[in-house]
Amino acid sequence: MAPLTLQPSPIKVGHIDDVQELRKSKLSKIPQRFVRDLAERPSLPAISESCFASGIPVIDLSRIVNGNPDEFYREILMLKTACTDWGFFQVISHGIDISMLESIETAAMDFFNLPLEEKQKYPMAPGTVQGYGQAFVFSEDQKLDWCNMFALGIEPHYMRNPKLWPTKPPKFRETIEIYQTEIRNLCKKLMKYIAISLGLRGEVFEEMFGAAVQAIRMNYYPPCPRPDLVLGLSPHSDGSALTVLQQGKGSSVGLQILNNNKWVSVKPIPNALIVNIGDTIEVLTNGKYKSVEHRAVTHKEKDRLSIVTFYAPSFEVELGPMPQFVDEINPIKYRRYNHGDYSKHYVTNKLQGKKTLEFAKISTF
Ligand SMILES: COC(=O)C(/C=C/C1=C(C)CCCC1(C)C)=C/O[C@H]1C=C(C)C(=O)O1
Ligand SMILES: O=C(O)CCC(=O)C(=O)O
Ligand SMILES: [Fe+2]
Repeated sequence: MAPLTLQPSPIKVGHIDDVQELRKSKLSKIPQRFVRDLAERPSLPAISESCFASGIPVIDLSRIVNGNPDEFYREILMLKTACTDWGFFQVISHGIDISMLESIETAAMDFFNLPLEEKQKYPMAPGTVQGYGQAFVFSEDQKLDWCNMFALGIEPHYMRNPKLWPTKPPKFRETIEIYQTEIRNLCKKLMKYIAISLGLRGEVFEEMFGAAVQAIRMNYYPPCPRPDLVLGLSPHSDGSALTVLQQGKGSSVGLQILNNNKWVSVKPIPNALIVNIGDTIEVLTNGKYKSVEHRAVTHKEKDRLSIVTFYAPSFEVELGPMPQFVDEINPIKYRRYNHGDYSKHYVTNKLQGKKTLEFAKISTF
């Protein structure tokens, strides 16, 4: 099947300020394009410590991989609860060396700290999602996120655009390669245990996904003088099957998830990885495990880095709810579609909560 090609389009996105440069300029007023409408603004109490989602489950992967049968089943049950009630969990003892987490963090920060002219050698063209810039901006009046992004397609190799792989910092490419191999193995393990938690064969997703798609996105959120007016990243669900997020050490609080209609902050656990269910799993399980809307908020004094890996089926895979999850009590909620078509739809629309998944929803009217 032909690769997902995104032609640079003639869409007009207007001037997009680089937020690190804005920060350096010590501006007294936030440019209007970053100021959210009232309904979208994060209320300051939502950023306070009292609103931490202390309830986000923590999964100890070593108990599943190396534990005795008791530990295995208890942890799988926790995983099931995490996926059913939260769509998010933190993984500890994930098997990835702390030195690896530190290397990718250093590489990412060394990149974001390069002069703007250097970073702009790898521009994210309007309407595309790879390179340095702001993704998901499609019009001149669209509000902007208080975030600089750098994203690359990793697997399969045909998604790679060599012109967008930075030559500086010196070990950047190599570090991404090694890190992404480790995260891919982790994703495979997690998909296996998620399948088991659903009562399915462990290999079912791996067999279904083919040569799985993998992409990395680094998000850098500088401090913002008015965190009450802006968003670091607009609310969205991930179009992947699974997403693995690493937060920079000492990063401020920033990730918030929508739980029972309230935005709750995810409290970082040092060296843990945050995992969330994406739209693909929601469709395959007919909504039993849901992709959860999330966003990022900013901090007045502290910056924040997140390194995000998206893991998804190959673009030629046809998806739809698995028969095991459809019956009289759980009627079918999504139509069958091609994941490549969903990807095109996803990357050509702005981030807007769970709206993107309407692509696959079967209307009940
Ligand atoms: C917020 O979600 C994303 O930014 C995102 C983007 C992924 C991609 C790249 C950064 C470059 C290569 C293309 C690709 C779309 C994979 C999420 O990834 C999800 C969304 C879909 C759809 C998917 O397959 O992965
Ligand atoms: O930075 C974060 O915590 C959120 C990042 C995210 O949701 C994404 O990149 O899809
Ligand atoms: Fe996300």
